[in-house]
Amino acid sequence: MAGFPVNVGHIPDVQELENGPKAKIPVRFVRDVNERPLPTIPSHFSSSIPVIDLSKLKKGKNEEFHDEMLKFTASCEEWGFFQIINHGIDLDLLDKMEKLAMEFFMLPIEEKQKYPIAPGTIQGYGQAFVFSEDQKLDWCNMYVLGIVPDYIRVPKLWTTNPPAFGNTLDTYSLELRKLFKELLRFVALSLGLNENIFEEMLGVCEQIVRINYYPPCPRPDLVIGISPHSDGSALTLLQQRKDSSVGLQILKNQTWVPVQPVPNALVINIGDTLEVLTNGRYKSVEHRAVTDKENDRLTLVSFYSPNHHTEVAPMPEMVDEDNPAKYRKYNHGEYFKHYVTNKLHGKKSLDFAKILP
Ligand SMILES: O=C(O)CCC(=O)C(=O)O
Ligand SMILES: [Fe+2]
Repeated sequence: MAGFPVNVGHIPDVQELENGPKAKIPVRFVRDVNERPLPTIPSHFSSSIPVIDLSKLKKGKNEEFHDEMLKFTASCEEWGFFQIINHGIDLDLLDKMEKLAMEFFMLPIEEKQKYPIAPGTIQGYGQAFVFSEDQKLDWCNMYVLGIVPDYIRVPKLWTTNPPAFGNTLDTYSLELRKLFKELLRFVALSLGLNENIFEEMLGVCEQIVRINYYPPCPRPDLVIGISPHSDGSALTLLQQRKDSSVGLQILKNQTWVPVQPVPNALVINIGDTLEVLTNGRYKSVEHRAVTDKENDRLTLVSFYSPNHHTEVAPMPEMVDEDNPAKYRKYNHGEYFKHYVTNKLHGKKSLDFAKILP
C-alpha cells in the first residue's frame, strides 16, 4: 500500500492533449508491449455476452421466468458479466444523465479542476488510482461522485448535489438502487437461497457513480482507456452513452472479449464482494476499456457495495467439505481502503481476502 502523500508527478489531462493525426502520445500513456490492446479482436465473440430480459424475471414464477433464470444463472457463473434489457429504468432519465455528464466533461479544464481527486481518495475529477511517478496513465478522465454513507436514507441520497448534476443524480441513483436490490434478489434465487438474503446480510449499501470519459486517441494501439481490474463492489452497473465507441473488454479464457453495446441495455457485472460471499462460485471478472481513433466514449458506472461497517465472508451456504472457504472474513471499510490505495491491477484486489491453499 502506498504511503501518503505520494509523488505522482505531473498528470496531463487527456482532453487537453493535442489530437491531430501527427500527435505524439506522451510517454506516461504508452503501455509496455505486453499490455497494449491487440488491433484485431475476434468480433464473433461479442455476440456471446449474455443478454437478460429482466421483464421475464420480474414476472414471477412462470415458464418464462424459469428459462430466463437459467440463463441468468449461467451468465453469473460463466461470464460474471451480462447486459439487461427491459430493465424498467426510464430511458429519458438515462439520456439526461448522459447529457449532463457530457456537459460536465466539455467544461473548460479550470472549471473541472475545482474538484480534483486527491491521491488516496477517489472522489472528484481527474485520474484515480495513481500512486507513483512512473506508473502508466489511463487514457481517461473520471468524475467520481459521492460515497453514500450508511446513515443516509431515501429520499435524498447525496449529501451535496455534485456540480453539474442537480437533482437528476438523486433520481438516477435511487432508481438504480431499486434495480440493484432487485438484481441481488435474482442472484440469491439463482443460488437457491432466500431471495432477501443479501438485503438482510448487507443492510444499507453504499453507492458510488464513476463517470468515465475517453476522448479519441490518435494511437489506440498504444494506450489503455482504463487499466485491467475487477470491481470492488457487490454489483456494478454500466451505462454507455449512445454512439460511443466500443470500448469495454472482459477477460475470458485469457482472451479480451469486447462487449458490443445493445441499444438501451445496461451492463451488469459481479464485483469482488459477491465473489467472496459466494465463495468463488460467481466471479468478479477482470475487465478493461480501450480507446478509439475517431470516436469518444462516455460511461456512467454505478457501484453498489456493502457499507464500511459490514463484515464480509463466504456465506455458510456456500461452504462445505468439498468447498472450503477460499476467503477470510474482513471488514468492508478496510477492504475499500485497500482497494482505493492501490493501483488497478487485474484481480489483485482480492488478494486482500484470499486464503492461500
Ligand atoms: O468504461 C468502461 O467500459 C469500463 C469502466 C469500468 O470498468 C469502471 O469504471 O470500473
Ligand atoms: Fe470496472
